[in-house]
Amino acid sequence: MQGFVNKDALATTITSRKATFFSQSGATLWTKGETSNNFINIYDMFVDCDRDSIIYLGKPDVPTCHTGLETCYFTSIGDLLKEQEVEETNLALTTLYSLESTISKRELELAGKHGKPSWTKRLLLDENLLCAKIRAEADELCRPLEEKEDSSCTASEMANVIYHAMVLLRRKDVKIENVLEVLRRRFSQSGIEEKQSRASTES
Ligand SMILES: N=c1c2ncn([C@@H]3O[C@H](COP(=O)(O)OP(=O)(O)OP(=O)(O)O)[C@@H](O)[C@H]3O)c2ncn1[C@@H]1O[C@H](COP(=O)(O)O)[C@@H](O)[C@H]1O
Repeated sequence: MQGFVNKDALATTITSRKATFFSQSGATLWTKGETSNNFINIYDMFVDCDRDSIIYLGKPDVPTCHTGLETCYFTSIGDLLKEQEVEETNLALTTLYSLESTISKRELELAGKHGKPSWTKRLLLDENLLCAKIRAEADELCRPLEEKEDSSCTASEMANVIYHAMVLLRRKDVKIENVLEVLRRRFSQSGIEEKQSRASTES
């Protein structure tokens, strides 16, 4: 565990041989174990080279961490970052898969005679409209950059591009997972290297 000490906390630890700290929130001295009777019995203390940190060397009566583990430092930063990455990746994938599934449902609904009006159905039935929309939405995504406008609509323009392109994927019977797989395969190679390797095989 880690705690703060002031001069009094250190003096108390030296005389009592029980790990004592200074509670910054309560502005009081605090001896670990004073309420639970689970003390840390101090054998020695070390200060570092510039004397701004101290190690208490002691034996706790029971595991020090309130979780019951031997140490409070049981969470690896690497694991934490991985967990966060996995959560973010799952959310992104769930969004794309869910949109893909809605688009597929709309395609199935085309077979039925009646059904709610649907933009997806209109796109699925009219490839000229679909391609025109993809080009128009891509243009709308680029325009604020070219015309130095603010980026308040960029996320929404990108969503339009993705949605319309995903309807095209459905028409071509290509899964979003196939697209993601291609992107993953490209992780290990720069675009410049890839282009150069194409030029050398083409010549
Ligand atoms: N993500 C979208 C989505 N993004 C954009 N759009 C529609 O795409 C159309 C774009 O056409 P427009 O160019 O006229 O719209 P605009 O770009 O705002 O207008 P302009 O000023 O550029 O002309 C609008 O009707 C939007 O509502 C979308 N329509 C549907 N979806 C998804 O598909 C699901 C099913 O939708 P329906 O098939 O309509 O039931 C929805 O619940 C959404 O999850």
